[in-house]
Amino acid sequence: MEIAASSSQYVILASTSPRRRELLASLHIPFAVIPSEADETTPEQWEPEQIVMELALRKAKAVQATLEPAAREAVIIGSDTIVVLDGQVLGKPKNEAEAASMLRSLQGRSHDVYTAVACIDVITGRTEVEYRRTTVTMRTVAEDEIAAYARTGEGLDKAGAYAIQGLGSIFVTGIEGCYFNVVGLPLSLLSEVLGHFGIHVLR
Ligand SMILES: Cc1cn([C@H]2C[C@H](O)[C@@H](COP(=O)(O)OP(=O)(O)OP(=O)(O)O)O2)c(=O)[nH]c1=O
Repeated sequence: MEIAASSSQYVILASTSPRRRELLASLHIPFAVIPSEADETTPEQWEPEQIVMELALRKAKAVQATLEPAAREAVIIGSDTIVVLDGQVLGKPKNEAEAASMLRSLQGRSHDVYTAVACIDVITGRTEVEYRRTTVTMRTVAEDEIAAYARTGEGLDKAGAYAIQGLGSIFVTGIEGCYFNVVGLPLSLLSEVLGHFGIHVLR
């Protein structure tokens, strides 16, 4: 497709997530991926939006710190996703049993998914962090389905132990908000923020 970003700026995705890579690729902006190693612990009392914004920023900053001082003009994107149920943050499950327990708590009701995107302009130091919240509703899921889904391993590297874009879709009866926010990169928000950095997807 003949769509390219008009800016000459170089975009770096600070992520290990194959989903984020695929989602960003769908914008047809040339970009590189540099996996980010950032400490993901935050104080207990933090609000969900504070957590995702801080972690998205940490991921972008961690990659910024690895770049040569003379790195060419680049905008670094960091992102973080969490699932929140009754004020409790569900990250990625450590194992199959924890995945099953998360699913058990999510089924038959609604929860919120928060994703933040952070952008840093390496040359100017300009930084912007925004987040979106999406409400996801799941149908009642029977115990044998929970066990079978947990066994697939699909949810193991996903916040909340499910993938809306995969087999986990069969549990989801509705969403309110951005779908891509749930998968890990809210594309409408990202394109808006990138625009503030002079990177325009369609212009
Ligand atoms: C709820 C949900 C989450 N997820 C994923 C998105 C994120 O990749 C992951 C949440 O973990 P994150 O810690 O946000 O990201 P990550 O460790 O996968 O990647 P990064 O290197 O960028 O830190 O859960 C889905 O893919 N589908 C879903 O339905």
